[in-house]
Amino acid sequence: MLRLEHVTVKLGEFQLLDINLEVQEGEYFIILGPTGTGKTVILETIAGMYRPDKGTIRFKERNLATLAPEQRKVGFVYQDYALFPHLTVKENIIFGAQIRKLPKKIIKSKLDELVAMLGIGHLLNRHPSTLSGGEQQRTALARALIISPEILLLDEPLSALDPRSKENFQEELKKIHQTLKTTTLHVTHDFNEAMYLADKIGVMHQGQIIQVGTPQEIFYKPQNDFVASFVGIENIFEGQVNDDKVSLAPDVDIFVNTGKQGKVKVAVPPEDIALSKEPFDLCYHYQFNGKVLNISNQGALSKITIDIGIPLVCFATTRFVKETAITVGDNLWAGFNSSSTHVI
Ligand SMILES: Nc1ncnc2c1ncn2[C@@H]1O[C@H](COP(=O)(O)OP(=O)(O)OP(=O)(O)O)[C@@H](O)[C@H]1O
Repeated sequence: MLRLEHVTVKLGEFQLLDINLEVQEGEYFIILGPTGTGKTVILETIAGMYRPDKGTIRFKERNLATLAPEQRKVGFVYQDYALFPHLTVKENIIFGAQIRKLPKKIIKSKLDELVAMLGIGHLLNRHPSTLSGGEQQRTALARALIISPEILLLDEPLSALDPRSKENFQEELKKIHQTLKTTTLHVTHDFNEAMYLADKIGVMHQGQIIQVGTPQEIFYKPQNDFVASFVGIENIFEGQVNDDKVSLAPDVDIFVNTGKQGKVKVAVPPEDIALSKEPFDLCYHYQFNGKVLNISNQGALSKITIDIGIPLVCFATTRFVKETAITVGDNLWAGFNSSSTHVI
């Protein structure tokens, strides 16, 4: 297990504050957070570029702080790939293995394995400046993996790729992880990427980890407003609990049985809300009627806000919006189940 305990790192104005993390061996752990929140600094601290002012970092009960960066068996893929421009793809990939003086035979067999796995055999004699973003990415990943790292650190590995390449590479990352089972820490600001790849997610905000959980726990049980809005839950409404009921607007009562009292916030993911021009039969615990305030076409999906006494954001396929000719000012029914309401 990789275990960070109370890790604090001060860098000028910025500090990583009391980071506590446990990543199981073989786990794919994603650190999710907005830009400038300290995600890269966590990776760089694990890799040994910064020494914690406080706290410990252990892997398999070894204290990493006592080891020089090159002794840590950590593979790092940098956000900008950081390939050496004067070296060929092959030379880039084997660089770290040569520095570590791995036997030539092992370097050769590992190179062959990774080249086949990543489909980069045809690139080996090229220089980085002649490669596409995706090809540079594969080269950087092969360079990180050739030392058979015990921990793989990926800093926003998909952020420079176009949507199609991103999707392909995401699938490849998943397959590679399933094959090699390397303990992986991957940082991103993209929630969908985290949902697809992660066994566990740690959400970061202003130098701190504010929630750790499975993708489902993070999405369905956000512990505060920041996590809820970061994962795209736009419907967060405040109300007072009275007799296990929160009134969010006249005639908009949500039942809660969390034992919480006083003011609470109720989150309802837009993805979980069904829309209809007619009232639903008895298939939803809640259904509310309201006027359409806004429709925003976002490609295959459209975001529709309806006024049910509070502005409720919902998603529908753009095809549904066209086929039913929904326009602003129409009346719509919104339906959802109590399992989709979460009290913060
Ligand atoms: N060596 C350093 N000295 C001083 N401040 C630093 C140093 N390295 C990083 N920082 C600051 O630490 C903060 C966090 O940076 P970091 O790169 O970890 O953010 P991030 O969450 O990875 O964001 P991004 O997604 O934009 O890369 C930033 O404000 C950055 O300016």
